[in-house]
Amino acid sequence: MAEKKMGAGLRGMVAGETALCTVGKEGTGLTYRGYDIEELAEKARFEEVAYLLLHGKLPNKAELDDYIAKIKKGRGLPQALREVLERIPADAHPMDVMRTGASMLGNLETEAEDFSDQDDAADRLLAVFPSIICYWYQYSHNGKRIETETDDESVGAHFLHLLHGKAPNELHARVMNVSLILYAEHEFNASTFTARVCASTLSDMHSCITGAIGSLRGPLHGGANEKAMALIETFSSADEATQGIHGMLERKEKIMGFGHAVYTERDPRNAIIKEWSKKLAEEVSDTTLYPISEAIESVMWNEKKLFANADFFHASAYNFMGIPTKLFTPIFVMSRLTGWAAHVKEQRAKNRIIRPNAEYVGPELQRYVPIEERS
Ligand SMILES: CC(=O)SCCNC(=O)CCNC(=O)[C@H](O)C(C)(C)COP(=O)(O)OP(=O)(O)OC[C@H]1O[C@@H](n2cnc3c(N)ncnc32)[C@H](O)[C@@H]1OP(=O)(O)O
Ligand SMILES: O=C([O-])CC(=O)C(=O)O
Repeated sequence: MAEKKMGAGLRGMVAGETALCTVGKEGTGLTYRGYDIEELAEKARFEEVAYLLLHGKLPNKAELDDYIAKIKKGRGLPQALREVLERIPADAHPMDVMRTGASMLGNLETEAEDFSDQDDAADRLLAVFPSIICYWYQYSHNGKRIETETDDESVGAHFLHLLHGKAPNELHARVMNVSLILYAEHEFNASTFTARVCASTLSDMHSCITGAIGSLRGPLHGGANEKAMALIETFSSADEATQGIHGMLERKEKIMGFGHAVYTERDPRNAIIKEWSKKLAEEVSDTTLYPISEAIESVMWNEKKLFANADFFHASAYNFMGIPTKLFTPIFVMSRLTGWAAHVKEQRAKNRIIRPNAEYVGPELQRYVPIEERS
């Protein structure tokens, strides 16, 4: 087992309690409220998982039907939000669009100060994120003002429908469902911790989510799926990728989509999304992206014992479904919103402001020198 460097980055330290998720425990190591990720990805709908995270138990049939109906109802965009989205340029980063969308919604539909509507705030964000990103994308890239209310039963199908202008086939809807389940929750990762720190000041849901989006945007976290795609696309064959990755490792460059802050041997989400990426590769008769991805994976394991994390095979999977690379991380937001909001609720339920200490490494006490006397 690879050794983890403890200390810096709070690695290995327990920073609070959660009943939402385990990462790196026995078995596959990833459970949501005690349910194994492999079983959820195989059998559940993302909306059930969202309900499980946010409400503490799997819904029965009537509860799930009501929940889906509520999500379907929440897909519309207020006019003021449309206007804001229309003013964001086409070359903006879509994660910035998500951040602005969440924040603007907080101005228009501000959460009550006593948090009595926190579930409604979370469900509304879950319903509206695909609409926010697709409305902006279609307007800024294709000059189209799209209608964001569809009748699709799932968040994933709704997103693909708005993006491509038609309902997805069964395979694509299924892969989106699995993908959203895999990305939904992951304990005290950087973006979730951001949300919890914000929640601990008794701030509102939209502020917590807006901050979390900012943390997820970075390439060391959610942004890695886009960077992994950019890397895969620089190669035209598996042999070229093998050589190229050897060269990058020699130059001590970081390979995005590999490694993890907690897992030491494997990320259980990788095998699942990899299998779906393979099915999609077969559907589009791919002979490059998938073999290149596999070649990179084997060099990384053979040379560095570094494994692909959740992000790596998401890159090819999304690409095969015709999703533009820059929209990859916003999909992560559509899913992780459920984990973030569940953590916000959990933090609020047993709150103490999160405020650690720092070890001071600066100068000793100094005398203030008037500006005229400074060299
Ligand atoms: C859904 C997610 O957010 S999953 C994470 C997505 N992020 C990425 O894929 C970005 C690439 N990966 C990384 O940067 C890191 O592996 C992180 C940020 C995920 C974890 O960081 P850490 O916990 O600090 O990594 P860790 O302590 O295991 O690193 C050990 C060594 O492996 C190296 N290493 C880790 N990941 C990689 C990588 N992807 N490529 C090359 N080398 C790597 C580190 O540089 C470090 O080497 P050093 O000791 O010589 O400095
Ligand atoms: O747990 C982490 O540090 C990053 C991660 O995999 C996630 O947030 O899904």
